[in-house]
Amino acid sequence: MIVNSFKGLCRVVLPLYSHKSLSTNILVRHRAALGKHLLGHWRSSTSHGKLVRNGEGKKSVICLEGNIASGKTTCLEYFSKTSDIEVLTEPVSKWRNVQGCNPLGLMYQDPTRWGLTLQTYVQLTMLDQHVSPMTAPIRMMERSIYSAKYIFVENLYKSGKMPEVDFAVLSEWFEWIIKNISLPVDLIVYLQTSPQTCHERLKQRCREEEKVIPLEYLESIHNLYEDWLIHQKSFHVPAPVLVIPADHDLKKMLHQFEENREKILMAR
Ligand SMILES: Nc1ncnc2c1ncn2[C@@H]1O[C@H](COP(=O)(O)OP(=O)(O)O)[C@@H](O)[C@H]1O
Ligand SMILES: O=c1ccn([C@H]2C[C@H](O)[C@@H](COP(=O)(O)O)O2)c(=O)[nH]1
Repeated sequence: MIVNSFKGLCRVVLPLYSHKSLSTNILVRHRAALGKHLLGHWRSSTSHGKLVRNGEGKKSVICLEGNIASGKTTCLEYFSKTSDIEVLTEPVSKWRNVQGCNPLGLMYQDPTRWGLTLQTYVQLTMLDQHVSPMTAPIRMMERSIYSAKYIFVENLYKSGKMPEVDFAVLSEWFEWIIKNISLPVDLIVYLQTSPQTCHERLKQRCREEEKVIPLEYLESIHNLYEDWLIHQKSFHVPAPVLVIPADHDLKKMLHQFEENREKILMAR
């Protein structure tokens, strides 16, 4: 089921100099250089005066969304066997180890103190993935900078675990990014699960930091996802949404992935 046909528009960035991000170049605006410079992997789009990645128009970006332990990695593993697709898994290993520190673990231990720290790093690493040069015609990436903000930051804030000032700082950063940097998404694939299924799978996966996650946490994340992608009443949805029911056993899920292959890969 495709529940949204809105196509995300690229955003403007007018570059002067390139700033080295974790693995690629992003471009930062400067008045004196409006529209004059074309740097790195980027070019200025003629239609809206926007800067987009070279070849961006011919390629397609699919973001795979879903609750914690809904089966996203398993789905990506399945599609990674297809030629012409590059798969970007969430950089969880970075979130568990940045220069010897574990912001993911710290956040679960004390969300009020460490939520901003984790989500700042999530935002940076997700941005890095969005802007990294594509190595294949189709990119499938796990989650997005959008769900980091609309689901996880929102959840911390709404549950009273993120101070107002932390939320304001993160929000301004996020707004600046989406206003100034082109982050095209062609399709969102939403693995729709019940929180109970995720709780079972989470226990089975047994990631150390996540042992403290109660069912209620997964219920909150689920509700935010449903409001965003199904009811579309909370935040901007940057691309059409393909919903795949994902409570089924592995065999049935693989069958469903195959059934949806065309819809997913024709997302351009
Ligand atoms: N359809 C399924 N049925 C049962 N277990 C599953 C299914 N899909 C994934 N799993 C298992 O559930 C856990 C979480 O899956 P994973 O793909 O890592 O989820 P995510 O990447 O969304 O967090 C893993 O242990 C995985 O092997
Ligand atoms: O913005 C974010 C994104 C993810 N997380 C947490 C949620 C999970 O504990 C891990 C990601 O694991 P998945 O199994 O891929 O859901 O990271 C977060 O806190 N904030």
